Amino acid sequence: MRRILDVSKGNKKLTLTVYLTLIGFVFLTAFGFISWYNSNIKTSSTLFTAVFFGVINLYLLKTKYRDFTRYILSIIVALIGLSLLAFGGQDATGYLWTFPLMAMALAVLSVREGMCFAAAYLLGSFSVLFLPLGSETFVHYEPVTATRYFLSAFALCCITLVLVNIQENTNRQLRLKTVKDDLTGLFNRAILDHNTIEQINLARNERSDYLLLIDIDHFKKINDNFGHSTGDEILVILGEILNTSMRDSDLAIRWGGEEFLVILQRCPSVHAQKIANQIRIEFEQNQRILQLLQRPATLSIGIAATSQNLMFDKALSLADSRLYKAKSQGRNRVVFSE
Ligand SMILES: Nc1nc2c(ncn2[C@@H]2O[C@H](COP(=O)(O)OP(=O)(O)OP(=O)(O)O)[C@@H](O)[C@H]2O)c(=O)[nH]1
Repeated sequence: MRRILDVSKGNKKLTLTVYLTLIGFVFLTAFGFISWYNSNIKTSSTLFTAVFFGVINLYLLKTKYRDFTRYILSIIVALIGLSLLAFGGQDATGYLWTFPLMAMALAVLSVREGMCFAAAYLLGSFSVLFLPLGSETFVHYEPVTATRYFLSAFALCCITLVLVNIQENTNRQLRLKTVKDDLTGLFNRAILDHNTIEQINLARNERSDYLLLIDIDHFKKINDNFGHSTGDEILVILGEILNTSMRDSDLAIRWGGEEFLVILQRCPSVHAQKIANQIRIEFEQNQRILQLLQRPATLSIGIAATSQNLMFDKALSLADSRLYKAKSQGRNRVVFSE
């Protein structure tokens, strides 16, 4: 389930990568020319090299390696930062630019990746600041200045990582809100976005995912006879039953109205039928429903599986026709064949 919710995360980071790379190009090219004009060849060649790799990075965005581009971007940024720190940049003020560069790299990474990046960058900057590198080529920092720089860089990493963590949690909460059904607490149709269906379709060569399309029988009558709020309560109870019947890898979705879709991953056919019947019987024998209606409520269920020959959409319409068959055969039953 966690995997499904994380699907969109990479794409957002990708868009951010494009914008940051473009903005970075403009700045780096301008500073590269300024440094060149001032005969600061070390800085200008560092900046032009960074632009060169940035262009390659943008090209990679269009290829299957696009997920790696934010790593490449952060490595480029770290190298520019360390180079500015070591060579001093323009008038030995290059270290000032390392702060926005670090924040930029941390913003395109996840918290865990950012922690690795921060550790590597701080280690690199510690070497540049405190180890005796040839003073001819490299800037010499007084111990007090070096310590101040190091501590402020450390503080910046911590603050940015906290902000990235807050942003990740907020995004996750927002995404959860858009894919959850308010009444039952199950997922709604939005959880089955293009990516998820593609994952199911790709996996169908190795495994079968069973689709259980579940519909409450004569639900309109329940609403008409006992009121809408009783109808709502029945939907909540069914949601609870589905939730308790699921394993972590399964997915229970309120498909709409009084119709539910359950996706059982890597499930043998006999087991899928057994689970469907368990759900049906549990619902029929539910004590809270018996108290509310003074009689049992029942379910009709149609089952179909994805397979090498059957994509998700086709399997779903097969489950739907089997559900229709269950209804026409008298309801309160599970149908899994023609
Ligand atoms: N209480 C409640 N009712 C809903 C909700 N969503 C849809 N319904 C009702 O569900 C009923 C579905 O009725 P039908 O599609 O005719 O199906 P049915 O009465 O269950 O009949 P069969 O499916 O043929 O057994 C409609 O009366 C809808 O108003 C909801 O969120 N809460």
